[in-house]
Amino acid sequence: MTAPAFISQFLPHRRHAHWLDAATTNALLAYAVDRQAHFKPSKVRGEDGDREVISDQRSSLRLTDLGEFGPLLQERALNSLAEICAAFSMPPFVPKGVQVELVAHGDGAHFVRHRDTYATPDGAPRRVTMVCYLHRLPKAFSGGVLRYYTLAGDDFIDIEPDCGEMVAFPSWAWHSVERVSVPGDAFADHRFAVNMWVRG
Ligand SMILES: O=C(O)CCC(=O)C(=O)O
Ligand SMILES: [Fe+2]
Repeated sequence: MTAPAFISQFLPHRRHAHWLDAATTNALLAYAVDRQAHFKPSKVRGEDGDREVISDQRSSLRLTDLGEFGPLLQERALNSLAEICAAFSMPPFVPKGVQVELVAHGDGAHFVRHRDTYATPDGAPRRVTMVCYLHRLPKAFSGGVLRYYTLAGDDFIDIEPDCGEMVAFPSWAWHSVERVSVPGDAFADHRFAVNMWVRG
C-alpha cells in the first residue's frame, strides 16, 4: 500500500486525561463563574492584521486575567512540554513564555477552522497549543467538539474532551470548535477551556 500523500496526513495530537485534578478544576470553574462580568468577546485577526470581533468566525467570551491560576497553568504547561515535544518528534526548543486565556463557549458559540500560529511582537511564534477543558458535571451543553484536520484540511477527527482533560497539538495544525448548544444558556453551563500557547 502506498503511503498517503503528505498533505492528507494528520499532524500528531495528545490527549491527557485528568491533566487538572478535580479540586483545581472546580476552583477554576468557580473563579470563571465569579468573573463572568470580566469576560469579553473573543477576537480574531482581521484582514488588516488587527484583532477584531468577527462572530461568524469566532464567537465566544474570553478572560485573560486568570488570577493565581495563570502562573499555575503556565508552570503545568511547561512541565508537560518535554514529553509532548518528544511524542510529536518536535525538536526541543527553549520556551519564551506561555500565553494563557480562559474561553467560555455558550449557546451557538464556535470557532471556524484555523491555526494558532501567530508571531508575537518579540518574534517568538506559538509552537505548541495545549487546551484544558472544564465544565460542570453533569455536562450541560452538547456539541463543541474539537475538530482536528489533516494538513490539506480535507479530512478530520472529532475530539470530545472530558472535564480536566488537556489536548495538545502543534500550533500550526488546522482545528475548529464545532457549534455548541447550551439549553437555557446559563453561564455556569458553558463549555470552558483554557488555551495555553507555548511560544519559542
Ligand atoms: O476550545 C477549543 O477546543 C480550541 C480553542 C481554539 O482553537 C482557540 O481558541 O484557538
Ligand atoms: Fe485554536
